[in-house]
Amino acid sequence: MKYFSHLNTAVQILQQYNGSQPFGSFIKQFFSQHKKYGSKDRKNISHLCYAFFRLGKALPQLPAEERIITGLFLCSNEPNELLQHLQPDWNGKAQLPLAEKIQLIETHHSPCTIYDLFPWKDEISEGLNYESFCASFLTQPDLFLRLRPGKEAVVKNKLQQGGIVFREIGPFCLALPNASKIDTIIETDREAVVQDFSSQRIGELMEFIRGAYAKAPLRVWDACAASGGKSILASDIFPRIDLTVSDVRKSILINLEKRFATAGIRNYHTFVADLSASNVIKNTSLLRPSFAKASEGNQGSGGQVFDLVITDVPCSGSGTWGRTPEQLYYFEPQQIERYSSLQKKIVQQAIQHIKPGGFLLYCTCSVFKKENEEVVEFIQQQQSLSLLKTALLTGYDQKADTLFGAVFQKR
Ligand SMILES: C[S@@+](CC[C@H](N)C(=O)[O-])C[C@H]1O[C@@H](n2cnc3c(N)ncnc32)[C@H](O)[C@@H]1O
Repeated sequence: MKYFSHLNTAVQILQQYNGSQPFGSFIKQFFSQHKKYGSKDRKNISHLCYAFFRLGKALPQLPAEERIITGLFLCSNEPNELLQHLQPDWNGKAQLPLAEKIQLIETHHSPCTIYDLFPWKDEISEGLNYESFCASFLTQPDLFLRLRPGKEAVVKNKLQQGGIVFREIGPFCLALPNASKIDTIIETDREAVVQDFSSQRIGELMEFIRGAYAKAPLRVWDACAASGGKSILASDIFPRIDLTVSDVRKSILINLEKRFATAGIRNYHTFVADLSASNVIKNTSLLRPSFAKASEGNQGSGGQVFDLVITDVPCSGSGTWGRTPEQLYYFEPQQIERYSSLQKKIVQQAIQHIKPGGFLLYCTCSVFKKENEEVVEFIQQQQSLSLLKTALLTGYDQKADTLFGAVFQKR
């Protein structure tokens, strides 16, 4: 009985939600206003809502209850209590291969393929395995930690002693079950950073730049820094880095400053700028007051002061929708073009401030070629930049996100 009441509550929540905020915050608010739900109830209701979103664009015609149960079946790799009560004849079949489960759904409902979840095959970047990517929406990604230099052993010890299970993905990367509570066990940002596996792999492109530059880049500008994930990574890779960070949102930079303090990063400068507006950086002192003096004698340099500019641009986030499947559910493909055009404006501004011989690291967490290859082509057309490397960092084999990165050098 209580399982059907969970199902009804999930439907009620889904009816109230319109996609305008992260579903995680919305459902948290719902439960704080409805105190009667215990922790098991909250877990089940939340799981049912996410099962609904994980079906993405598939089976839109189904009533919410049926869509939830269908999603629950596809997301379940083994029999479980919820499925047992809501659709007992499917529970014993939870372990069947995905293709067989989909056939079962077809006989029950209407034609359906795994590709219906994410129906934009023609829009995806070269090298993405479309089938694996579609199937990955049915699994919640893991939580990944990037171990900071010198802290590898201490973090692993603390996790072991705290009874937290983890997989070692590499010398600096651990994967943990998504719900792991690590805040009281390790010092996040000081000892380890919560950062997706593929996002950590952007570090490989930074290592490549370090190799290509003979000496490590010193002056680095993280032009879409958010709360500083890529900046902390760069600080761990480039010794003696002189960091400038900016974002269009002041509030996120306050967050960054707190993280930098914990991470032990002190030598940096922040500013707020909308890089989609033209000529927003009118003088070099905005980029870093100490640079203005240094570039005065450098006639015609036009603020070309950085060895490396990182543009981790705003994007559809399609490579991370396994974590936020509500975004897949509500996504309208017209948004891709809007992101692509914003990305071009941002890089166009940013590249003006790279020194000759310096680098641009362009990244997205998108799988759409309009945000990846098309922007790379646009950057190449900017005359002064040569493409050195691109990488599609797929995460579906590791329960991780998918990111794209490209490295350019200014002539
Ligand atoms: C993908 S996030 C960056 C993530 C970050 N680099 C990290 O590793 O955690 C993109 C950031 O770009 C910022 N942004 C969006 N539009 C912008 C604009 N017009 N100018 C500058 N930054 C912008 C957003 O506020 C967001 O924080």
